[in-house]
Amino acid sequence: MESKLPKPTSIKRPMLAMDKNKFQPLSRDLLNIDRFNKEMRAHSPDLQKPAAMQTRVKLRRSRSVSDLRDLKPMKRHETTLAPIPAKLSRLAPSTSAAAAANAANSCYAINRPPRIGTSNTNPTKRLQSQTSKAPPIKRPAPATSNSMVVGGNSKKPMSSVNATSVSTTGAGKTINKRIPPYDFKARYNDLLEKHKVLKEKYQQKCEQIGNFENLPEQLEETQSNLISATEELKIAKVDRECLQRQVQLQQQKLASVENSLSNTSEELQKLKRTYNKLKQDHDKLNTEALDLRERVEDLDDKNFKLVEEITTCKEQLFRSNMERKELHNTVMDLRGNIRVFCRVRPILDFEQDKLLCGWNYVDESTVEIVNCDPIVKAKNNSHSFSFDQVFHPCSKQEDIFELVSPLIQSALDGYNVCIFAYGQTGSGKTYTMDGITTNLGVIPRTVDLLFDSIKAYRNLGWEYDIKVQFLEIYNEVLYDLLDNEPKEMEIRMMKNNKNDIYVSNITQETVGNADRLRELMKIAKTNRATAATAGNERSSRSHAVTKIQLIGSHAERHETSMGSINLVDLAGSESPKTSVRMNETKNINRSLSELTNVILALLQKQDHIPYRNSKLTHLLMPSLGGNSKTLMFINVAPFQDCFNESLKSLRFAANVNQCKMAKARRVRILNTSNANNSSSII
Ligand SMILES: Nc1ncnc2c1ncn2[C@@H]1O[C@H](COP(=O)(O)OP(=O)(O)OP(=O)(O)O)[C@@H](O)[C@H]1O
Repeated sequence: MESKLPKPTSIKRPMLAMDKNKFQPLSRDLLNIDRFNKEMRAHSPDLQKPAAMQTRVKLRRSRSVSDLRDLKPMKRHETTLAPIPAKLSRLAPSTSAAAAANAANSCYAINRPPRIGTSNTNPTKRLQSQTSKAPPIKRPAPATSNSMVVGGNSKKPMSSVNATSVSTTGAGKTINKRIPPYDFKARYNDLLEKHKVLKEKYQQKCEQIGNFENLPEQLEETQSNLISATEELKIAKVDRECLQRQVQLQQQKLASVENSLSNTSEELQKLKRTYNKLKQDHDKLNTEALDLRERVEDLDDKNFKLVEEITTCKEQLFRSNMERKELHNTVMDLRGNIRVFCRVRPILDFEQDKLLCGWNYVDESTVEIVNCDPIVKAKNNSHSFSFDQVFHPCSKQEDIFELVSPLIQSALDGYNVCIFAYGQTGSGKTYTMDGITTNLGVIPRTVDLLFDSIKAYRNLGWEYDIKVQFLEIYNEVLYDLLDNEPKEMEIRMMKNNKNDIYVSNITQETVGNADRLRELMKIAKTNRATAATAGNERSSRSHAVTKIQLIGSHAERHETSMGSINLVDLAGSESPKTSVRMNETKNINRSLSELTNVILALLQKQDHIPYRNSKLTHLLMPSLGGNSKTLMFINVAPFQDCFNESLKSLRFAANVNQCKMAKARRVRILNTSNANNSSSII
């Protein structure tokens, strides 16, 4: 009979659906299969006593052929199924000795396990549960079992006497039916049924074997998977720690961000409040801006009208200024083109013991000098003189300059002005012209007034250039007080105007402010020759001339105004009897005498005015006569020993005062657009 059982190798290996997470490693005891086999053999009587089995087979063989036939498939069955318990024991070891014994006693008591992979449960656990819980399969009663021959007299085992037939009822209840030995057919059928049952079991076991044979490989694969899973788990743990740290960092960052967010929101609130305030201010400002725009428009209209008015006013102002100049000049003419102021200097502290003349200040313009020399007892020893103004010893510098300033105004209006101080040495000429640091004289006050007036004239459209020269006449020689280098200097006549002169080779500087002019004055004063005299320790032995040219221009009117101021500190006159430097004294006295002659010639309206007889008169020619205004200070000392010199100066000044000069003419040059260089004197 050919077996149709499937070969174990051909059984399809079930695929394990492994779940790494649910996988549980097998214990070492479970894998110790050899030891389990030994234990199985120890507890299995069949495996322990093969010899007894062989004896029973021999007994059957001797009884009947049918027994032999019956036993052959069984033998084959046993040889085929014998290894199964060993493999089963290897896969499903039981810790209990009873389970092992059961497994060993019945090689047939193995249920067919379910196919691996048909369930999601762990295969190892499933195996354990199957091996421990599976009910044993009812095995057919062996020939040596306790079943007795029914109906027989002898109590021999049925296997040894008669063949038994096993039939199964519909309810699955097995009924042993005795088959007589001669009934071969029944016995054959019985054997066929047995064979059929065994064949089914064999197939089941083969399937189990097929499943179980692959278990080691699956186990190895599972172990390798386990190792890799463990490594992955380690890596995953490391990753998890890293991620946890990152999470912590992110949480810290999140906390800081939340903190900064709260701060930012506070700031935002503040900014919102500030914004609201600013918005309110902005709205207010907008409203104000609108008002202001309206006001600006109104103001623009008013401004336009005012500009027109200003233009008209400027025109009127210019005309008024011109009228003022005319009137001013008229007043100056009425006062006289040569004016004489007499100043008597006070007694200094170290001069308290000196004998004084008698001085009577009759009124503002009249002074009387009385000879108090006890030796001289003349009948008429008092002399009265009248001048434009008499300043007594208590007069202040500012009082004097107040009367000088109209002449400075005239110079700005285009007149030539000459102011000089005449008098005996030590009579106070330098004090009157220069003054001292704490009490400034005419020249520094003139400088201040000039620059203040220029500012005011700028509003009227006039711009001025101021040019200055400082020169000295010492022993009839000209010296440049701004340049110590020796050089040839001459007084020359202007080509286009014979009444005007200029000094060749002299330093002339255009100054822009009063400070610079004062600086130049200081330099000039330092360079002025000084020497000790009998009357004054630092007597000026030369004539010092400060010449200031004022060139004004009115751009709109195309008018130019050219005026000049000559400020002269004359050398002191001295009696030859008391002089120790005769040459100097002679030159000084001669030049002063020539000055007197010129003024007297002007007074007498002579045809020839001897300007050129001295460097001094030649230099002052434009300022002495013609279109000039001259102011002469007569300085006198109050002492009796100066009486004669004082009387001489006073008489000269009185004569000058009486000099009737021609009406001064103002120089006004009108520039025309056709002839830039042409000029006309009005
Ligand atoms: N009005 C015054 N008030 C006070 N001191 C004066 C006055 N006038 C002149 N002095 C003093 O008298 C002295 C002589 O004056 P100052 O040098 O001006 O004379 P001077 O005429 O210039 O002499 P010189 O011709 O020799 O140069 C100086 O010490 C001066 O300070």
